[in-house]
Amino acid sequence: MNILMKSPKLLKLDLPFCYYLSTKIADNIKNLVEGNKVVVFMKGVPEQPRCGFSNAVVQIMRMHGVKYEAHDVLKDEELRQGIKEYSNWPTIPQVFINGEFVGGCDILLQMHQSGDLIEELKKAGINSALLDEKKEMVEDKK
Ligand SMILES: N[C@@H](CCC(=O)N[C@@H](CS)C(=O)NCC(=O)O)C(=O)O
Ligand code: FES
Repeated sequence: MNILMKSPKLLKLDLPFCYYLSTKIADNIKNLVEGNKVVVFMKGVPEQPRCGFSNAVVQIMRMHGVKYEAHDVLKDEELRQGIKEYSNWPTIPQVFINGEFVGGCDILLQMHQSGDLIEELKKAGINSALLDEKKEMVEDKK
């Protein structure tokens, strides 16, 4: 039998305070990540990104006409480190769709160029504005 099952008290007594703190942070981050279909953790705000990588993600989202929730990690050091641990990804920006980590700037750019981003958004029930543009171009050619 597992030692913790034999003595559940051990579980309560032996876990350090930082364990409870880190699970609380992870819980808070989970709530943020699941707070919207598309969530972006960035440096600065969409109106004023404070890093070129975050700016690139903002531009891509704008091209696709995607509404998203943005969180400025520069305003919250705990979030800046916590989100990296949560997604197991070392840098900012970070994009989540439907609660799942999708990638940072390079991955988003690749997905934008390949058309995968349109598909990923579609899976989340979001119609990319670029999809409409594509359709219009096809209609025009008819
Ligand atoms: N290649 C990365 C570029 C992002 C990047 O390198 N971010 C750095 C500089 S902004 C970062 O977040 N460093 C850790 C930090 O600032 O906490 C991507 O695809 O997203
Ligand atoms: S803040 Fe310097 S590269 Fe992003």
